[in-house]
Amino acid sequence: MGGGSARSALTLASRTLRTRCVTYLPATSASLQLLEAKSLTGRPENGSSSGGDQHIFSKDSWQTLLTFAAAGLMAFTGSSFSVAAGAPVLTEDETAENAGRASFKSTNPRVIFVLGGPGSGKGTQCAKIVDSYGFVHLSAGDLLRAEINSGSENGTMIQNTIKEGKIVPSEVTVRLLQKAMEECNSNNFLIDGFPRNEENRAVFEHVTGIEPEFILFFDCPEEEMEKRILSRNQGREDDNLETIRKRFKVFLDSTVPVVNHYETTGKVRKINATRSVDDVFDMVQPLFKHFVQDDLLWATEELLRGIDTGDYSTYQRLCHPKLTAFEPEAQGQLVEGLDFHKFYFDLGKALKSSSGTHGPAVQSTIVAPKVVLLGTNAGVVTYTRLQQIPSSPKAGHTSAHNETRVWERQKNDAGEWEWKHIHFHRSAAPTT
Ligand SMILES: Nc1ncnc2c1ncn2[C@@H]1O[C@H](COP(=O)(O)OP(=O)(O)OP(=O)(O)O)[C@@H](O)[C@H]1O
Ligand SMILES: Nc1ccn([C@@H]2O[C@H](COP(=O)(O)O)[C@@H](O)[C@H]2O)c(=O)n1
Repeated sequence: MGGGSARSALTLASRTLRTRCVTYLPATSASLQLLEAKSLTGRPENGSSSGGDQHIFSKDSWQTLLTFAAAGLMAFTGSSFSVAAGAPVLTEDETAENAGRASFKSTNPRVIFVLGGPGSGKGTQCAKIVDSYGFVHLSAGDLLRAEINSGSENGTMIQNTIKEGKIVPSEVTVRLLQKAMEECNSNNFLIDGFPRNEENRAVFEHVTGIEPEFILFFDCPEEEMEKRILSRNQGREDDNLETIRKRFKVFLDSTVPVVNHYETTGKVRKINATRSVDDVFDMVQPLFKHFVQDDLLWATEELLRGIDTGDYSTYQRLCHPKLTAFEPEAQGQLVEGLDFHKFYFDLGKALKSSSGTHGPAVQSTIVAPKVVLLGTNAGVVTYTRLQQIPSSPKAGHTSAHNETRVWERQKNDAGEWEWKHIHFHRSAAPTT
């Protein structure tokens, strides 16, 4: 399992990450499934692959890749990732906050507002971001249309407002968004078509207390947007020339001022949306890759915390049942499955109860972590792990190991994407 088994706190050092993207390596079996996945909104274009220059590897190739990675033989081309050593150690509060994020659920969700004129391609790009980066897409327009169809008492008012191309009262829209967020087992949200005006923005902020990470703004000329909407063909009541023109006016009068507000806070990420769907997505992707890198690092931290505290249920939740490992405890052999590692959790528990001691905790420090993405569904985290072991017979001893941990994003039984630890390599670090 890679390390000590007594109680511990995890201290994190050296984790200042510069998050420009790293390596573009091929898709795994999970991403093949993703490419086939249908969109949440059911729009036909959403099922397509992100295209581009990715190659698809078979499962066998993936195993080979892992073996090479584990043996340190794999060169990650195009890497521009760098890590600064010696960053400050996190406080206990920060560590606790990280624990929340590592499990992808916290009271502080990651929200990105997606804005742009009607027909600029917001929904199309959101579907691609969902496919590749595991965000939940909440379209304010879709939620309002669903509310009409649910027969709600507000239905007629919402329907008339949409037909007129006007903006629905904010408390209605914010309530729908808040409910959808609460019902979702996710910490990452793309909120599309919102905030449409200053009132939307103020009510959302007041009700939820959430500040967006950034505003993804699709910039597109009116004639292009008009052409796209008129050929959208989804049976929307507002996709007619008269309403489209009204919506353009509302966009200029009410939504552009919101974008301007966020400009002053440095949060707008403006994308030229006139190019093809795949070209636009190529411009969008760099804005999301660092989230994946952060999540992998959080997941690794949570795993180590689980090991240090003897918390097997956390370890089991984060690891694939067929986890493979090279580690000193396995005497140079590749071990597969969790039983080998569970032995050490059980041993730690038994030793603790027989000695009856409750001494200070084992403490792990991650030094110089690097996160390399292999496509969007797999990643490798490497670092040196220092473990301070308080108990005898090695009281006060610090061990140093180099660890390489491979993660794959997979769908769980509930159909949700989650990261699973699938392989690690751990060896003693040369001491200085
Ligand atoms: N880059 C693009 N090039 C050409 N067509 C596109 C592009 N992006 C989206 N489209 C098409 O334009 C239409 C409008 O796109 P989409 O529904 O994503 O826009 P939107 O910004 O979400 O619109 P709305 O605000 O009205 O809901 C769709 O039919 C979509 O297939
Ligand atoms: N925050 C919002 C978002 C949408 N509306 C109304 O829905 C219409 C369609 O929205 P799309 O994002 O799907 O284009 C829009 O024209 C508004 O009437 C809203 O009121 N508030």
